[in-house]
Amino acid sequence: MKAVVLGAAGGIGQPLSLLLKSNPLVTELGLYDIVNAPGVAVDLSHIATPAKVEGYLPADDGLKKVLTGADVVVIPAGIPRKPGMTRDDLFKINAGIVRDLATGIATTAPKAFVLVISNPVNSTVPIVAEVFKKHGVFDPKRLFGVCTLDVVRASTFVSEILGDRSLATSIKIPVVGGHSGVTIVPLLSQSTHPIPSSISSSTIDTVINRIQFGGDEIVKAKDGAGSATLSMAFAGAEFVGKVLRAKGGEKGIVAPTFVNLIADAEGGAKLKAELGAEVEYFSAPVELGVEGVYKINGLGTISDSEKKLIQVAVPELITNIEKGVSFVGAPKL
Ligand SMILES: NC(=O)c1ccc[n+]([C@@H]2O[C@H](COP(=O)([O-])OP(=O)(O)OC[C@H]3O[C@@H](n4cnc5c(N)ncnc54)[C@H](O)[C@@H]3O)[C@@H](O)[C@H]2O)c1
Ligand SMILES: O=C(O)C[C@H](O)C(=O)O
Repeated sequence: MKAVVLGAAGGIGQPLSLLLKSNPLVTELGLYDIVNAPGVAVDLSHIATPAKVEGYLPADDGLKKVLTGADVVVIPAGIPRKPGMTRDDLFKINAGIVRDLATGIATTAPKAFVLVISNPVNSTVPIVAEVFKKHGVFDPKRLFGVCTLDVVRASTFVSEILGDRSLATSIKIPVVGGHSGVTIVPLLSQSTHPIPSSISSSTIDTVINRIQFGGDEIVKAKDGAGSATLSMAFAGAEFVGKVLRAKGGEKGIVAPTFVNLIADAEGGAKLKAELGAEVEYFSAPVELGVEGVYKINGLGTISDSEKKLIQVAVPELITNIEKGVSFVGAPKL
């Protein structure tokens, strides 16, 4: 399968491309960036794995060349946060970058699965959808916002409060909603390793807040030099790997991801009923299949405090989604 990374020379793009070069399901890896992509590609091409690697710049139709034959396109192109910024502050610049890249995908690789990492994800995913609608090629089953880092953080931070870091690789906690601040809703009540009652509610509140605002920790620590890159590459490679396995026919793979709820009309309608809101996109546990989204799972049983977190998340999510939709200004489907 051909995987393409748009923004491949960046902080996320390089380690993500490295991890994809190591994925045996990737037979071809296409790298694209406005700088340095050919150099990164030659570097990766020396790694002794079968994937053929090519890198392109915008000149000489580079975007068209890299996208030709793409099965999966991952987009980490765009600027990252600096201290004091919200993800929404990135909209001004990243919205246009994502719109233009989406236009390239819509015209050259309209059947590819598109995985959006560029922030603000709650708005950039709707931007891709609206561009695809304008070109008459929108299939909601093939569009994903990558929220895997929130899930990775939940496993890490909860294993820490459980006092057993070895759990980090096995513990699974669904994280739903969106990908920014209060729209990130971890469902600790559904942890595969139940949280013992000996853990205080203030410790639980602190860990929920840490999962919601984990990105800020890295932005602050990097002190102006960007945001999560290595942990994001790890998370992104994990999600791409799941998508590729499902595309290859493996069944039963579930991952939380930010999708348009019409991707599974029945599951999406049930989820909206659970949310009690007309929200067009939501990050929910999604069963992946050969066509992309196979089934959108509902929230399941959640605690009263989690219901409150959802109530706070939904209005902000709706505002973020609307901002992305109106940026492109396409007519509704
Ligand atoms: N979804 C998530 O969980 C998550 C996590 C971390 C970061 N992010 C986001 O990912 C994005 C990238 O972060 P980063 O740290 O890699 O930034 P970065 O600045 O290190 O890299 C971004 C890359 O995009 C390239 N680029 C810019 N415009 C482009 C265009 N038009 N076409 C192709 N490439 C282009 C740049 O040249 C650069 O190499 C940011 O928006 C960041 O907020 C999302
Ligand atoms: O925090 C950021 O801006 C980057 C990313 O969305 C993250 O969650 O780390």
